[in-house]
Amino acid sequence: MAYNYPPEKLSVYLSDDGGSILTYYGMWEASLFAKHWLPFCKRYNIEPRSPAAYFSQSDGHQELCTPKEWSLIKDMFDEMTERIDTAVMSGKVPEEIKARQKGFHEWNQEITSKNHQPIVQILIDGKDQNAVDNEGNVLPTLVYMAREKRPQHHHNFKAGAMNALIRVSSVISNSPIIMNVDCDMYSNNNDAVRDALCFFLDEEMGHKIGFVQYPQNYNNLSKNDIYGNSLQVINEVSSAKL
Ligand SMILES: O=c1ccn([C@@H]2O[C@H](COP(=O)(O)OP(=O)(O)O[C@H]3O[C@H](CO)[C@@H](O)[C@H](O)[C@H]3O)[C@@H](O)[C@H]2O)c(=O)[nH]1
Ligand SMILES: [Mn+2]
Repeated sequence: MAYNYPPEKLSVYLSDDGGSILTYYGMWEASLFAKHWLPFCKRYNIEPRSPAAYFSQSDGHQELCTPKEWSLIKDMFDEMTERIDTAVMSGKVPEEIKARQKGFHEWNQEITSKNHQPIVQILIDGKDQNAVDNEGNVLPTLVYMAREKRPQHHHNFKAGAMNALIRVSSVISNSPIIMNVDCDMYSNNNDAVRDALCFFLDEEMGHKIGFVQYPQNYNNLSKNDIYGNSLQVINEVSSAKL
């Protein structure tokens, strides 16, 4: 949501194939935190833009802003993390969340995460005039989705999820370009969307390009990197600085 990109042109969809109210709750918390985090990122050009990544590697306000302002946002993030962790540990989300989210209400012995109607919830509607951050700036649209699952129909893994996302997003935002981030991937560079668009909008080659793939970078490489996962040739030679 904090990409360096016009927020009115950005819509974020989270596809929850696990169909978990805990995931929904975490996202709801994030939608509130975004109202403070996004203006903070933009004002001080914070990088990386994921608050978890930023706070884990930053050891102070680094003269970006007043210590008071820095602590305020850090405390807000820590308190949110704690509320989410508590919910995960106990398996219980606050009552108001349950009341808001009718989809999960109906779940019983027959209606489960493997057999249920679709749940689509627009957490932030970019078209709503009141959907602004705490400085009054427009926010990107934010949507939670647990696609329909039926035992008699195969869900087709990632492709099935992408298919359902294309259909749902065509009704809500209908944007011409889709970016996919797997559930075990991060995209923390605030220019990633803008940079990818340079390929699609290239005056000479743009019309021939349908797909742009970023190289993957891995955490926790082994010391000798026997499988070459650091992808040195890609990262340091052919796509250096990408
Ligand atoms: O039922 C599913 C299964 C997967 N996914 C999504 O698809 C991604 C990739 O699926 P996974 O089974 O984790 O495959 P990986 O081996 O982790 O991923 C590599 O291999 C996949 C199969 O070739 C590619 O689709 C991926 O982009 C590539 O990173 C996941 O992170 C999820 O975001 C779903 O939404 N629903
Ligand atoms: Mn994966």
